[in-house]
Amino acid sequence: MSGLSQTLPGARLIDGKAAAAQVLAEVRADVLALQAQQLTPGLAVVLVGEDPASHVYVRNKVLRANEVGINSFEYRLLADSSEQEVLDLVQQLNQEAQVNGILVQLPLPAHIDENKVLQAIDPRKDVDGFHSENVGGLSQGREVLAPCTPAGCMRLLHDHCGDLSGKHAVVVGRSNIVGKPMAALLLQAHCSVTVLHSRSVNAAALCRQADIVVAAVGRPRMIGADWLKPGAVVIDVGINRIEEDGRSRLVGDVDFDSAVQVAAAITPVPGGVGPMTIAMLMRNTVTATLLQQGLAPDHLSRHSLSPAPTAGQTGA
Ligand SMILES: NC(=O)C1=CN([C@@H]2O[C@H](COP(=O)(O)OP(=O)(O)OC[C@H]3O[C@@H](n4cnc5c(N)ncnc54)[C@H](OP(=O)(O)O)[C@@H]3O)[C@@H](O)[C@H]2O)C=CC1
Ligand SMILES: Nc1nc(=O)c2c([nH]1)NC[C@@H]1CN(c3ccc(C(=O)N[C@@H](CCC(=O)O)C(=O)O)cc3)C=[N+]21
Repeated sequence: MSGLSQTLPGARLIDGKAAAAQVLAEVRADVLALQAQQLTPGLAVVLVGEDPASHVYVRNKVLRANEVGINSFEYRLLADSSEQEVLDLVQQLNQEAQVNGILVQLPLPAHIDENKVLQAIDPRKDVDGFHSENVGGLSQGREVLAPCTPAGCMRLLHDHCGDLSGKHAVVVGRSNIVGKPMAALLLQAHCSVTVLHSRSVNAAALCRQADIVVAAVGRPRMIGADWLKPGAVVIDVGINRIEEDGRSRLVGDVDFDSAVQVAAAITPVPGGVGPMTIAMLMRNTVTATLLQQGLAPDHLSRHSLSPAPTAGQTGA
């Protein structure tokens, strides 16, 4: 079993790096099987502008792709590129047979309509799962490409808890890229789901009822021990760069040091959800390749189409 190891004072650490390594090993085996059929999956990553954090993510994605044998194609456009230039590139990539997955790094510069660009991507190449065809399919419980970050969180939860049926999950945040698809996947896995946001009243009290907490807010250490029921399983999606003691560091949306005292299990930042997001992107690229070839998604090892509430191993 992956992703769980070290014992902490209160909580078990859910090791996202180890879980990601396992997913990447599965993907590597799948890529080898496809290559034996003269198919090498290809992933195109489009980056518009010079945001330094985005550059780091894109570099990491390309590195991981190369490690598992996926061809990667990187497209860098200037920050002042027109919307039409981005749309034209997406069209070109839609037509390109060697490209099975297309990821347009978000956020886009303000003068470009994000929704228009995402809708231009061929849904079968939409490895982010952001096209309305895939968003709608996820909501209806159809098998579609699911967003990488929530899919990665689900994999960690399944590995750690096994069956999630009947558990009360609280998702803090309702963005299109994390909060909403996370809630949809948890519902698909038969959780009772509460979604909190900036207008929620008594958010901490609602969160204290949760068996599972997924934090995707973008506020450093907002969720402390006082937000958690003893024994809760905590997945921290937040990636916040802060200055502390004169140096720059990454922290999550969960106050790790206090949360670890009450939680049953918790993901660290870094080394939690982040590496899983990239691993699931590689898995989605393989799944997209299968879809385009008309091969069944269960043709290979564990596929990434949603819904994926596998019975799972029984956990803690
Ligand atoms: N690990 C990974 O792979 C990834 C990490 N991230 C990280 O996850 C975090 C969230 O990202 P993202 O979803 O894109 O962020 P957004 O800014 O798009 O969404 C934040 C959400 O948090 C809600 N919120 C804000 N303040 C509060 C509050 N005080 N109480 C409750 N809810 C609140 C907002 O509510 P409202 O809707 O009312 O405004 C909103 O729904 C960020 O730190 C980001 O860096 C993101 C993607 C991938
Ligand atoms: N179209 C699109 N799809 C995305 O999936 C997408 C995006 N746009 N825009 C930005 C967010 C953010 N995101 C992360 C991925 C990996 C880490 C990651 O690997 N983090 C490491 C640390 C990396 C570091 O040190 O900076 C970790 O948590 O251990 C973080 C954040 C994907 N996003």
